[in-house]
Amino acid sequence: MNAAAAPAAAPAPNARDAALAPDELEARLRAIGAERYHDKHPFHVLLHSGRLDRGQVQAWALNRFEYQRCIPLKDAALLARIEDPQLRRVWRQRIVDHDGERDGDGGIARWLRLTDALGLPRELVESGRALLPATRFAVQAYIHFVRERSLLEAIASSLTELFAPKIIGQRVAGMLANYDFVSKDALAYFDSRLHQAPQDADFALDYVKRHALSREQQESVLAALRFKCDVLWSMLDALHLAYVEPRLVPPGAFRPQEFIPQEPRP
Ligand SMILES: O=C(O)c1cc(C(=O)O)c2c(n1)C(=O)C(=O)c1cc(C(=O)O)[nH]c1-2
Repeated sequence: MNAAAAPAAAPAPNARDAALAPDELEARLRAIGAERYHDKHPFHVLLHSGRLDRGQVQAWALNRFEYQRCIPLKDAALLARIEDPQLRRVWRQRIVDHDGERDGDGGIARWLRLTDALGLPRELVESGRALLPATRFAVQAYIHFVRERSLLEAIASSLTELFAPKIIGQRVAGMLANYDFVSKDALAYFDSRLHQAPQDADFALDYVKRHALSREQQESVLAALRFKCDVLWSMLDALHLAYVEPRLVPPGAFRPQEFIPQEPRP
């Protein structure tokens, strides 16, 4: 094709462009979620529609525990950089939500109820020894991002939670309807997230809209959300490659039948 006839590509946004109005910034953030959030990933589609077997659901819960385990670490890193006591007071609640106020309480303990219900030994889950390497790398990348980038970018990177309630609703309904090895009690983690995620996301969105005022800051916020979508997406890519197709399980990673006694066949 004659290069001269090719349509001109849309110009890349430039940090020197005019600043966006706060609502336009929100619309662009939401457009990133609509395009890139992990609800669209084929692994989630299979998970929610009942097309995975118990071993594949175990692999998902085991790997996702690493994300759960590290969320308070990234929030502690974020908290350590906040100078404003009022903002710290709000943000520290996220750590309490995950760690609980006592043993057996909080999001991490509730996630372990799911892995227990799926028949995964606690030691296997908590030690992290059977994780996919890509899970570990993705989660570490999130922690490093929050540590190293500006506070504004760190807060913006949590904005995937804007899109979480929808996927949680789909997941709970889909898993309960389709898997006889999953009970409502095993999915209790998600009941709490259904009200925590919107509160957290609304707060972070308001913060970002009030503090990202220059176009440069706004572009950094949009890039932070794209980065975070990539973190979540790449974790599912790794699960898909290892446990759906072509079933390329890395050395040392979880192999369902090796750890879990299979249900006797009728
Ligand atoms: O189930 C999900 O799909 C999902 C997604 C996300 C997210 O979008 O980052 C979070 C969670 N769950 C979640 O449970 C959670 O505690 C959480 C914290 C954060 C964060 O970035 O601070 N995201 C998420």
